[in-house]
Amino acid sequence: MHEERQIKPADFENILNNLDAVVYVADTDTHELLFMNTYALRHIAHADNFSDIAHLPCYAVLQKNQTRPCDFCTNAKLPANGDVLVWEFKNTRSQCWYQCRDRLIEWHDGRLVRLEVATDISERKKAEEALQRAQKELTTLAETDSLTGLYNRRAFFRYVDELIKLRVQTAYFAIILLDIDHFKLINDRFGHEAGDKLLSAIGKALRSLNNKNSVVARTGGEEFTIAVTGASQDALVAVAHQVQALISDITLNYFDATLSCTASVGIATTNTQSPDINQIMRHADHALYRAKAAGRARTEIAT
Ligand SMILES: Nc1nc2c(ncn2[C@@H]2O[C@H](COP(=O)(O)OP(=O)(O)OP(=O)(O)O)[C@@H](O)[C@H]2O)c(=O)[nH]1
Repeated sequence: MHEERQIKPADFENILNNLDAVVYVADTDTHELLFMNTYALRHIAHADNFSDIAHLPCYAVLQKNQTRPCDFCTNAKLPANGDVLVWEFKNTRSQCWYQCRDRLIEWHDGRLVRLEVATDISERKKAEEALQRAQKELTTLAETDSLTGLYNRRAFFRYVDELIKLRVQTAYFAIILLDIDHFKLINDRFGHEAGDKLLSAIGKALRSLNNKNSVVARTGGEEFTIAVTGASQDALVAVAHQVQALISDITLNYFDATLSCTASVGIATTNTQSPDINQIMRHADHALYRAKAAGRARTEIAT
């Protein structure tokens, strides 16, 4: 080969310095930096020349306030046969996401080093995160009743399963069914919009019951269902009474009128390990029916 056509180490360095990617080499034992290309120096190390940072440990130069090897250091995971380890990571100094390709190589002086080539994937990550956010928003929309802000019927059955699975083994479980009394009269007297405003206020009041031990949903026009777990049957019956009081405490000004309502409540409880949700719903429904038949504005407990 003619001398002018031979590729010298400096040519490689030149090529690496012109890449739009992070390239660096660090000793796997001491973490000492042995090479860093211009892109990495500018974008992460904020140094003009490699000589400014040469021999410093990679973690001190590449990461923010890092005084010891990083928890996510790949040295111990690098395949001994020189295969590439591909991973993704958000750099703590540049705040950019990188796809890193790390491999173990033998340096010219015989020591083992990590060669990392990393490309900025922040745009892709941003798009992925936006997509995840949009999907979450869509799920929320699909699971939420827009008038009351409560879960809809479909979401109720989805989350009630989780509530049953996650409850403490000895806990009681209850279904509380709540139906607004004579709601048709409110619509007839004040109009559908007034009825909507009252339903919305009921939703707001019931949202206050939402916690890790309960699932609250609008499961029908003027029917609401609360699934709840608790330490005892008495505690759950107390929740049913609380629910009824929450509804009768609502007063809403609508033009010259003051809107209010009462609710009939049916509750069914169990302490079996794998309750049959449909059966408990049926029992609660029967109890609700009895509450309506007995004059409304009351709570009945399934026997
Ligand atoms: N404004 C409004 N009304 C609704 C909505 N969904 C259901 N309704 C009304 O709720 C009323 C339910 O009437 P009924 O099933 O006869 O029950 P009720 O009048 O509450 O009487 P009882 O349940 O027997 O105490 C109907 O007039 C429905 O139109 C809604 O989203 N908005």
